Amino acid sequence: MRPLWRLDNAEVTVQAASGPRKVLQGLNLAVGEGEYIAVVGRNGSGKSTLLRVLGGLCPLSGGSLTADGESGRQPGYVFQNPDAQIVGETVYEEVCFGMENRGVPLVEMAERFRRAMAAAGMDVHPDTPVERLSGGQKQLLCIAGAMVTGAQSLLLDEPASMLDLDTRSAVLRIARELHERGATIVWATQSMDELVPATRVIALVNGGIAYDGTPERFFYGSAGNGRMFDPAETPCLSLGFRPPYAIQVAHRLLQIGIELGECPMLDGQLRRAVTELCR
Ligand SMILES: Nc1ncnc2c1ncn2[C@@H]1O[C@H](COP(=O)(O)OP(=O)(O)OP(=O)(O)O)[C@@H](O)[C@H]1O
Repeated sequence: MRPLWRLDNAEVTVQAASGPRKVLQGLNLAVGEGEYIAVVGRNGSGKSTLLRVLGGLCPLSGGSLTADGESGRQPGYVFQNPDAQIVGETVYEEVCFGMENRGVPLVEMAERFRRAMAAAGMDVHPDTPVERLSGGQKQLLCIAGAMVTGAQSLLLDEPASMLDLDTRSAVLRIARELHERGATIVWATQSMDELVPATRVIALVNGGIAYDGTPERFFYGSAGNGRMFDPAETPCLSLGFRPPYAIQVAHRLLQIGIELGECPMLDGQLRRAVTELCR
């Protein structure tokens, strides 16, 4: 897998009140083309800083970043706070801004705008002033704007934090579809549910990588290796995160010695596993 971004011993230092402080440190990371990475961590763990580094928006104070090709150097970006990135006055201007920069023809732009708004489930007139939208709608607008550019890599910084559950599911579905079509996704989040569709989870603690592996291993550790299962030994719990409810239930079943055929990640998978047990 060709790495789009490669960090070697990267660090970022900022000025805190008490003096210089490292907010990213000793980071060694290669992001391969076509990966779907969920970056998780508590407030202030360095998620936004990492995405800004990958997006070329934050210089390193140590180590190096290599960004490969157009996908590495010109990713689509969704900021954590939509107001920090909105430049258009109307919905149409905002969504089309990135396409204009990439020279997309006008007719195609209109068609891509229509499709992006439909995919994001946004039923607003193109001339609507952006300032009239709700926080969640602005977030969706930024997601739509990043996705329509045709960028083959997307850096999404807590893109669903203001969205209701249904809308969040719709955005996760869009990200999964883009990934299936070959896009590289880096999605920062604090929500455990949002790790499930990723192919790789990176957990940051105090600006360093505390876990790098599959979502399954993050939530289940080495379950099924013949030893008594202890949820506290999974990377998720040992790093202080609380897994989604379906996984908590599965943990309890494994803990009392009930073998599940698979490691359920979603409600439906848990339902299937329990139904199988009851047969
Ligand atoms: N330019 C800056 N000046 C001073 N401190 C900064 C700067 N940029 C980041 N920081 C600090 O770096 C730390 C990491 O911030 P960052 O925004 O990357 O964390 P995060 O994991 O995205 O947090 P959150 O989930 O709260 O958004 C924080 O303590 C933040 O205050």
